[in-house]
Amino acid sequence: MITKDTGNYLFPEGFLWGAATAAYQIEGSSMADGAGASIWDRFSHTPGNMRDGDTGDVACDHYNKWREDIQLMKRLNLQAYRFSVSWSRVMPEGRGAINEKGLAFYDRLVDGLLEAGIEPLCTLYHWDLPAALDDRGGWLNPDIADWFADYGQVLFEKFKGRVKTWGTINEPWVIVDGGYLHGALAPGHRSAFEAMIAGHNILRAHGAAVKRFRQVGEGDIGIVLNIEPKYPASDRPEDEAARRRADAQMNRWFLDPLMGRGYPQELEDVYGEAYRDFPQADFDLIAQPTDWMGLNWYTRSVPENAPDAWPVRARPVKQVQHAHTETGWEVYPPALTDTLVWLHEQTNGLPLMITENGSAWYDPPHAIDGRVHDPMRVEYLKNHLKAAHDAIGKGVDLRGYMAWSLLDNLEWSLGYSKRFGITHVNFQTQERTIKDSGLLYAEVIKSNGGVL
Ligand SMILES: OC[C@H]1NNC[C@@H](O)[C@@H]1O
Ligand SMILES: [Ca+2]
Repeated sequence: MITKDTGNYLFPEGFLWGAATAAYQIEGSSMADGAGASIWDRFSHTPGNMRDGDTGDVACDHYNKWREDIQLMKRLNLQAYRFSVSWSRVMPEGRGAINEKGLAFYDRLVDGLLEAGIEPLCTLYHWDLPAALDDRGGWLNPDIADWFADYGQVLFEKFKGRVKTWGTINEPWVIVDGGYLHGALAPGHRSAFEAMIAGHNILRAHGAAVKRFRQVGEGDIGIVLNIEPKYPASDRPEDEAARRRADAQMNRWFLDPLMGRGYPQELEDVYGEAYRDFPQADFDLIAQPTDWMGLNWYTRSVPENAPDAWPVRARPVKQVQHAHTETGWEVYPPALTDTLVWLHEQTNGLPLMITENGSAWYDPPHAIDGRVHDPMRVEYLKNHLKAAHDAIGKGVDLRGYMAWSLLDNLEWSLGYSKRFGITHVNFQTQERTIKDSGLLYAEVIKSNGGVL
């Protein structure tokens, strides 16, 4: 592998290098040891929802292989590991009783990480809502703000002094756009009216958890947003208007209220009669000051005006001049630099962390001679780390980078067909093999970017 240290892309001293996963995508054993079902247990077991009928019943069997996976993290020189907790493992009904065995899994994991010198970054919620709460309306029920804060308190107290960096909710936009607007993700609803309500309650729950954290927690807390920058397909006014709608519906819907600016005005243009406003007290709760913000970044899009494309009336124009990943995402690293600079400004210089970045490419189902050559992922990783470095050079306070993902895993309704891992998983044998991209990443970390 590369050993030359150019020194051209050295990252700041103390920059935090890690990798990310999420509970339902890697753990398996989702009903073990008293755990309750989540909406993803139900959604994945409902015929027609999942590519190839895949479910998270086994996934990467991380629930049993977590020690081996920590050893894998050490071979990758990881300094940090971003994971999420399954709410229904810890609280089977989502509220009230605590399942000590479920909590004990995360307790062992956190201690194992600390013993390995790897900093645990904990996300409270990465899409796997307890089914029992969904039965009570889930994100449509305003009470969920308190349910979520109570759940957060269990973890804040349990891991006080061991977990110092907390993320409340992963990607509110995907939860709502996928789960309540278009229905491609759990709980599979399709309603703009519900989308507005669920989105608002997600933000309220975030605020309630931050408030509770200030009372009982210790360390830093923030939210994790997916941002996909929008570039107009042409300089025609209707395409610029489409860009503004797409930017408001995907990027500013959640960012603006979190920054105390309320919902972007274009949201009413997007949702029409489904748009509604809410009491100021909600917006005060939502805009609780946070200590950092996570950015999940994969690609950009180039929308044009499309009156028939419900509800945003914008359609991305495929940028055929650039490579596209297996998930159909354009590879365009400069847009990451743009997003980081934009987010730095939008948050008035809040410390940022890239909490997810990566790419799905075709990989073989098994390693060959103990190797998995993934040149496209190597290229994507190198170029996006350089783009992140460029943003730091422009004054962005970027604290770290978490590669998505540590392992090939369940890409939600796309099943195991999309491999994002820097480590290959043979799902027949559960054998892990560090891919070339992982080997490169280990060198990047060792040289703090020097090999780029
Ligand atoms: O699509 C790749 C990733 N995007 N952010 C959320 C993760 O759960 C996904 O696997
Ligand atoms: Ca579960």
